[in-house]
Amino acid sequence: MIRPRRSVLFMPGSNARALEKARSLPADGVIFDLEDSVAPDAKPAARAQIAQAMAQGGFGGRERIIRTNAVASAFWQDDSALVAQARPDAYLVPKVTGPQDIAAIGARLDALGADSSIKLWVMIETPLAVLSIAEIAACAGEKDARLAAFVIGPNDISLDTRIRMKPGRAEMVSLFLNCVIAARSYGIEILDGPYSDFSDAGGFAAECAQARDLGFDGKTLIHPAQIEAANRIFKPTDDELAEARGIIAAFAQPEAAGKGAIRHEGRMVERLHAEMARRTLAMADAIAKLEQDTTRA
Ligand SMILES: CC(C)(COP(=O)(O)OP(=O)(O)OC[C@H]1O[C@@H](n2cnc3c(N)ncnc32)[C@H](O)[C@@H]1OP(=O)(O)O)[C@@H](O)C(=O)NCCC(=O)NCCSC(=O)C[C@H](O)C(=O)O
Ligand SMILES: [Mg+2]
Repeated sequence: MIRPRRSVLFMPGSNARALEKARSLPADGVIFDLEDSVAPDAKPAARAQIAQAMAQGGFGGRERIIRTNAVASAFWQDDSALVAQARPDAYLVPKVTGPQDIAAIGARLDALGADSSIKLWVMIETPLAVLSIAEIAACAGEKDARLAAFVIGPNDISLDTRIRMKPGRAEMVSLFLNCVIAARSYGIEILDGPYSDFSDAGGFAAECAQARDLGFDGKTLIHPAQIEAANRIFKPTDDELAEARGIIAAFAQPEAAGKGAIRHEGRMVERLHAEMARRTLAMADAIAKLEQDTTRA
């Protein structure tokens, strides 16, 4: 089933106002953060606040994700216990380094008796995760039925590798593409990392457009001002929808029967283009359904 993930908003678990406001923001998903946006002393209160917000509900069709601290951190035992108790749609783990972390997370969730419907998302933001991206992705399926998404962490990548974060991100594109290809090889979703300068609407829109071209399913966000642009840029345009309908209609014509490739509006289209067109239409339908959610502002 297609699930729109155009805009997935981080909220500090310690910020009650942000958690409240998220119930009325048109983001496709919301991440309750316990990691970098929450000071060490504030973690227990943030856990309690997230538990309360999850229990109260009111997030409508938005996907609810909890980001804990890293497996190696002193906070992970308590954080992961909260995940099992709060039962979010997905559990996002930062700073994984390889398949052994995926196994440790699975074992911990099993030991906690966590609901099997909780999906596992992992941040790809350490040099070791980038190096072992294919092995991490290969955990999806038989080894780990929960593993469902990668989220890029460009700030930590920059910190650990000293690759500089610059407009256009030329220095990181090859790294991103490796991750996209690994994700697609194993049926995993992949979201781009956040854009910190939330006052720069033009720079943010350019990064969303680049992310869509690179194959990302959506973008993680840090401020409500970024939601509208991400939703618009990751949504199929009217022209893309018209083209998709045209390709599907062309293959439905009697003269296309038994053919793998046909002439359509002066160019060649193949059945793989019809498959892409069907996905485009299915995504547009899924977005329309999500946007009809009455609890969305
Ligand atoms: C960056 C911020 C600290 C800015 O906060 P603030 O100055 O309060 O912003 P505004 O006054 O412009 O806010 C306007 C209203 O919007 C609400 N708000 C702000 N941010 C959020 C949010 N993230 N979710 C929900 N609501 C939000 C304010 O409450 C205002 O509402 P109102 O009262 O009605 O006026 C702040 O935006 C922020 O904390 N953002 C999230 C930071 C975060 O989560 N960071 C961690 C994720 S990024 C990361 O970890 C990097 C990654 O791992 C990597 O390695 O790259
Ligand atoms: Mg990070």
